[in-house]
Amino acid sequence: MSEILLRTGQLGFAYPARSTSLFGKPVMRDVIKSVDLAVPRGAVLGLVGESGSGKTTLGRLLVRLLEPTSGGIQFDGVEISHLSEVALRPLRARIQMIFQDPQSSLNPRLPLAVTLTRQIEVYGRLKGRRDRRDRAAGLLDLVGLPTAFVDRYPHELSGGQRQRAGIARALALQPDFIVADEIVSGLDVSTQAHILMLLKELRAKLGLTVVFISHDLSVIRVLCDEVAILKGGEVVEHGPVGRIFSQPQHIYTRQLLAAIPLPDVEPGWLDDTPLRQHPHQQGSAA
Ligand SMILES: Nc1ncnc2c1ncn2[C@@H]1O[C@H](COP(=O)(O)OP(=O)(O)OP(=O)(O)O)[C@@H](O)[C@H]1O
Repeated sequence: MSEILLRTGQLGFAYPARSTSLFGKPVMRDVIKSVDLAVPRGAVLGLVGESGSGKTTLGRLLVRLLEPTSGGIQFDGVEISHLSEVALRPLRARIQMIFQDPQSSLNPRLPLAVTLTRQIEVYGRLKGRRDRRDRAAGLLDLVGLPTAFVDRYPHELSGGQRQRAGIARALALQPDFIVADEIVSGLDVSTQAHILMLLKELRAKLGLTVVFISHDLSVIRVLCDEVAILKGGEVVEHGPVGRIFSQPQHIYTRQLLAAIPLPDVEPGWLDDTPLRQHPHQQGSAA
């Protein structure tokens, strides 16, 4: 078993820009440029950079929602860069992405029982109605939501509860690798803290490996083991979070750190904080 769960080698992504060259060939615009990343098994790697630096594009490449235009991605020793959807299928259960807007992954017309178990059904692992409700209740419990929420619709949840449901949906197939893209960005500070605590708890409980995308260095600092700094589609610095914050090497990292006021908290402060509210506190989980 490799210590590195996911590795990229000179990973690149370019898309055809609108203008064409003299000879009619589309001009390609690079969004991700020769990225070498290694994500250790069980680690939380923060991916940070300003708007437009390519964070979401890189995240979508890592879970193979996008196909790279150059370089490679190895997941658990398997080269996945150009696998077809059919060949990717067994791995899809292990690799999941959670989005900033949980609305995009929660169908407004379906109760949570159905949405949370949809993927289990697609993979032929659901054994009828009773199993659906039991599995959905188990997933809700896992993310600190009341099990009675199986009958609720997304609009009946608060923003924080919706994000918890989005996380539950991503966990349905028991993945071991998650890319979380700005998942606390739209939430108030206290709800953000609750979701970060939940993620930290789930990571320990389920042995997850996480790539956590954020533009917010203070969030990265409390959650992540390692951080990679992205600028213009390139990783300019990557290392343990403590080292990057105390001894940033790249001028851009220093600028980012100087520009963002950090709260008065230390790395690891979440470790000493009660992790979540009791699931049966009806409707109260943030
Ligand atoms: N297929 C595409 N067609 C056109 N432009 C694209 C495409 N893919 C990415 N881009 C552009 O690539 C750049 C990087 O986008 P991306 O969303 O990955 O950045 P980001 O760092 O996640 O930004 P933000 O923090 O604002 O979400 C942007 O300028 C975006 O408009």
